[in-house]
Amino acid sequence: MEGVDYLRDERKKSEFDVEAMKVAWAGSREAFQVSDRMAKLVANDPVFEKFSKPTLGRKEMFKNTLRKAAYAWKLINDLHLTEEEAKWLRHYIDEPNYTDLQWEMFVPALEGQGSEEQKRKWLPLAQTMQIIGTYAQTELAHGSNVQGLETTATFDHETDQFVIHSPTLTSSKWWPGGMAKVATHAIVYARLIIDGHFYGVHGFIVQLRSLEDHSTLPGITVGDIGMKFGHGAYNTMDNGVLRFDRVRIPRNQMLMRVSQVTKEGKYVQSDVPRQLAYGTMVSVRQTIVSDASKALSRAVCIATRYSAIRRQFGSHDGGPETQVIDYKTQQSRLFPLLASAFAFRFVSEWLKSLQTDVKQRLEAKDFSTLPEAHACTAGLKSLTTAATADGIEECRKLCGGHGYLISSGLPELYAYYVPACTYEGENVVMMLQVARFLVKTVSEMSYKQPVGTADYLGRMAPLMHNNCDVQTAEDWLNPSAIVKAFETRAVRMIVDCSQRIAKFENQEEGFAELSTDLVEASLAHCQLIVVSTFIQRLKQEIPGKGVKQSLEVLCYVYALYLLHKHQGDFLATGYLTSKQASLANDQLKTLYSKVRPNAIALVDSFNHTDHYLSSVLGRYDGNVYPKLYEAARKDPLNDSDIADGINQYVQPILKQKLHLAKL
Ligand SMILES: CCC/C=C/C(=O)SCCNC(=O)CCNC(=O)[C@H](O)C(C)(C)COP(=O)([O-])OP(=O)([O-])OC[C@H]1O[C@@H](n2cnc3c(N)ncnc32)[C@H](O)[C@@H]1OP(=O)([O-])[O-]
Ligand SMILES: Cc1cc2nc3c(=O)[nH]c(=O)nc-3n(C[C@H](O)[C@H](O)[C@H](O)COP(=O)(O)OP(=O)(O)OC[C@H]3O[C@@H](n4cnc5c(N)ncnc54)[C@H](O)[C@@H]3O)c2cc1C
Repeated sequence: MEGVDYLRDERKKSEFDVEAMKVAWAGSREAFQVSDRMAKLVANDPVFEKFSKPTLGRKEMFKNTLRKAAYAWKLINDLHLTEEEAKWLRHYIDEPNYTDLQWEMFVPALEGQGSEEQKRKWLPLAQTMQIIGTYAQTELAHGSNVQGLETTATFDHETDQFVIHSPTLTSSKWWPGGMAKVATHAIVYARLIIDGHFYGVHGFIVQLRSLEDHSTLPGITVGDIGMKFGHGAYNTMDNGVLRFDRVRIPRNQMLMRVSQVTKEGKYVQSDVPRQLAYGTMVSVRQTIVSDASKALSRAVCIATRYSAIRRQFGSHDGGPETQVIDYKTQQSRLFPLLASAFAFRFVSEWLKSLQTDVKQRLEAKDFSTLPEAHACTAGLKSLTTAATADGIEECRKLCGGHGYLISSGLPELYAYYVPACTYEGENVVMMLQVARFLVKTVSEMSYKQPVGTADYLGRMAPLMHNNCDVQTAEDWLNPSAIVKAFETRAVRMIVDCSQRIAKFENQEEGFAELSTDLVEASLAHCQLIVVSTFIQRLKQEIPGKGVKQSLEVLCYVYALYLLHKHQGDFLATGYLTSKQASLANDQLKTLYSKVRPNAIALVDSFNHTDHYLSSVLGRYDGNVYPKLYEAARKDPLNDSDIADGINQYVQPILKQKLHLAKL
């Protein structure tokens, strides 16, 4: 039997309706149809071929990406694609480039932070790509600490302009995507200075390049920051360095929704919180959670298909060897990742609806849910990206030696994905923001009832004193037992930190001293959100034979895997006995055997095309070995029998040996 037959047999074992699961994964039939249509459009168009990328040099790779982006823009216009379709099209092209910054950051920054007048002027230009923008916040010396940025924007009364300047080397903008070679404009974050007074960091629209010939404008020095991790991966993006030498812009190019500077040089703070200036980061963090489920599902799809094809050991009487997916150790590493991909998918849908709600409230000047939205996006961004980056690497290991080949698709995916742990808020820094929110919520509880994702803190008294009543492994198959365990663990960790901080005379000092424990408590809170959201999702109608049942199994796998992994927390907070923890682990192993027959069908439900996976190991048809052989033959080193350099550097050594042998 060949890999093709193995996967065919595996698909027959499925206990649920795969087409219905595809819809459940996508969120709705309409969402499925849009993403499916765009995936096929990209996969079937030779312009979007990406298998040659790893063999290209940087300049060629960059040019190739520009070509694809231009062609995609043409398709978007010629086919009159909707905004949603265009988003999926860009996603499936699967190469970071300047348009990510244009659509994910530049346009949202104008929308969220521009005044009505500014939006009327700049948005049509950006939306039709008459200008191309980037988001220039991070500097050589400051990324996480936004208030520490050094670039200055000094108001000049006489000319009614701001003077944008890089006073030090460390104030050089460093990292913004698309900035080195493509962007004509940037939203530049700089310290506002009026008459020698500092008014905090604000965004300014600054033109970098001529719209006539694309040359850099006077006073601007811009370039690329150099190659990044991996060969292909993020190197299609021109992340840039930018310096300003007293560049002048009109006053009305400061983004003026949150605060304004008048012609007289008066600083006016609107009736909206200053944190709205951070709004672009919040909206991108939500997108990053959604991207985590996509990246993880991709790695899991490759590792699961290959694990069903790969056989090692266990052959008796000349019969077939064991499929590696049947090893319990393989299942215990792979299936939690499969469950996590679904968990992240559902929590990202929930987060999107939370964001929509916050946006509507902001329009009505209701800012009450802003702190919670910030904590959720920051925390979930951190949790999902960390788990996804680790998960991709685990999938590489699950594929043994072949996982290390570029043709497996996994090294490229990892190198491309891993900066998500750093950009848009370094993960630990983000968890500390969650901690601030939680500690503040606890400190305000005497006069303010916690709501939303923190509402369980309001049930502190029972949660602090109850004990788990699980007696058998079956008792763990109960959503309320699971939620109670996660709530209790989180509440006890948060309260413990809060009480210890309260003992410090200086609360900030206490917070810093306990920051390691606070990060762990924040993670416990975020895991509770993911687990609860998964459970809530299962309370909704999910059509299709066996679909809901399969998702229930995955939900328990996700929750009990976390419980097992973090059993130290659950035991230390005194809610579980070691016997109950071990019953959870017994149940987890039983659940793995329920996932096993459905594993291939579950990864088929992601509906990933072979183009998107770009993996010989993860091919839908399972024809792995012949295609691996074919891919190897195509390596440029195999173009000739005698490679360049052999005659020059190897032959002389061989000949010298001959000479010595004669002696
Ligand atoms: C996709 C690839 C492209 C990548 C692009 C990039 O990477 S672009 C670059 C991406 N770069 C990054 O992601 C940089 C990451 N760094 C940051 O976002 C900020 O520097 C910070 C949040 C760490 C600290 O900020 P700070 O020193 O100004 O603040 P503080 O800690 O003193 O807190 C003050 C209060 O503000 C609150 N609050 C804070 N943020 C928000 C918010 N978004 N919303 C609402 N509220 C928020 C906070 O909770 C606190 O509330 P409290 O307690 O007073 O009620
Ligand atoms: C691929 C990529 C693309 C990017 N694109 C853009 C872009 O388009 N525009 C843009 O403006 N920026 C961009 N960035 C920059 C990115 O946003 C920053 O790198 C990120 O916010 C992290 O900041 P930092 O580099 O200053 O890390 P640092 O804050 O210097 O982190 C270093 C270490 O210090 C720790 N640390 C920092 N502060 C604290 C604290 N208070 N408590 C405890 N530990 C702390 C961190 O946990 C980390 O371990 C990009 C970065 C990458 C990698």
